[in-house]
Amino acid sequence: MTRTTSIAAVLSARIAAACVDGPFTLADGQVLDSYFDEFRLAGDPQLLHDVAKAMHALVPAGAEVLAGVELGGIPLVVALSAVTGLPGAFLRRLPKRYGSQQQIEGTQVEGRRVVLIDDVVRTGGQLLSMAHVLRAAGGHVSDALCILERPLGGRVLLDEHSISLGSLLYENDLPASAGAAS
Ligand SMILES: O=P(O)(O)OC[C@H]1O[C@H](OP(=O)(O)OP(=O)(O)O)[C@H](O)[C@@H]1O
Ligand SMILES: O=C(O)c1cc(=O)[nH]c(=O)[nH]1
Repeated sequence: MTRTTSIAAVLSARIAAACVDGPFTLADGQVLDSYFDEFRLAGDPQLLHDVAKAMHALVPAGAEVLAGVELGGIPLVVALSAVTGLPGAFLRRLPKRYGSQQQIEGTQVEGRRVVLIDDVVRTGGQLLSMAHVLRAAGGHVSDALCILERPLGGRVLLDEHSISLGSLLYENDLPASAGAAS
C-alpha cells in the first residue's frame, strides 16, 4: 500500500461524511447532485487536525510558506501551518477594497518557496490564478496541495505551468455518489 493510499484508507470514510446532497452550483454554473463540503470538515476540529497531519507528509522538502486560497483553503492552511510550523499566507480572490488593500495577507512570499493549499481541485483554474498572483509578488510556486482531486484536468493544467499537485484523496476514494461525474 502506498503512503497516499494508506492515508486515504484511514481518512476517506471520515472525509466522506463531509460529502452531502446538493444541488450545489459551481462558479461556472454547473450543478452537482452531491458534493464535498470542506466546511463541514473544517468545522470538526479533530478531523481538520487529522487531515492536516496527513497532509504534512505531502508538504515538499524546502517549502517555506503555505498559502491558502479563499475560502476553502483558509482553515486548511491554518491547521497545516500549526502542524508543520511553516508560516501561512492567505490569498483573497480579489484585493481587499479598503484597509490593507492586499490580495495576499499574512507572511511575506517574495523570494520564498510557496506551496499553494486548497480544498478541492477540479479544473485547476482557481489554483492557477492564485499561482499567477503569488508569482507576480515574487513567490516561487512549484507545488500545490489539496484534500480532494477530481479528474477534470486540474493536474494537467497545473503541470503545464510547472506546478506539481499533491492530493490527499482522489475522487474514487470517496463514495460514487460524492459529486463524481455521472
Ligand atoms: O479547480 P477549479 O475548477 O478551479 O475548482 C476548485 C475551486 O472551486 C472551489 O471553490 P468555490 O468556488 O466553491 O469557493 P469557496 O472555496 O469559497 O467555497 C474550491 O475551493 C477551489 O478553489
Ligand atoms: O467538487 C466538489 O465536491 C466541490 C466543488 C466546489 O467547488 N466546492 C465544493 O465545496 N465542493
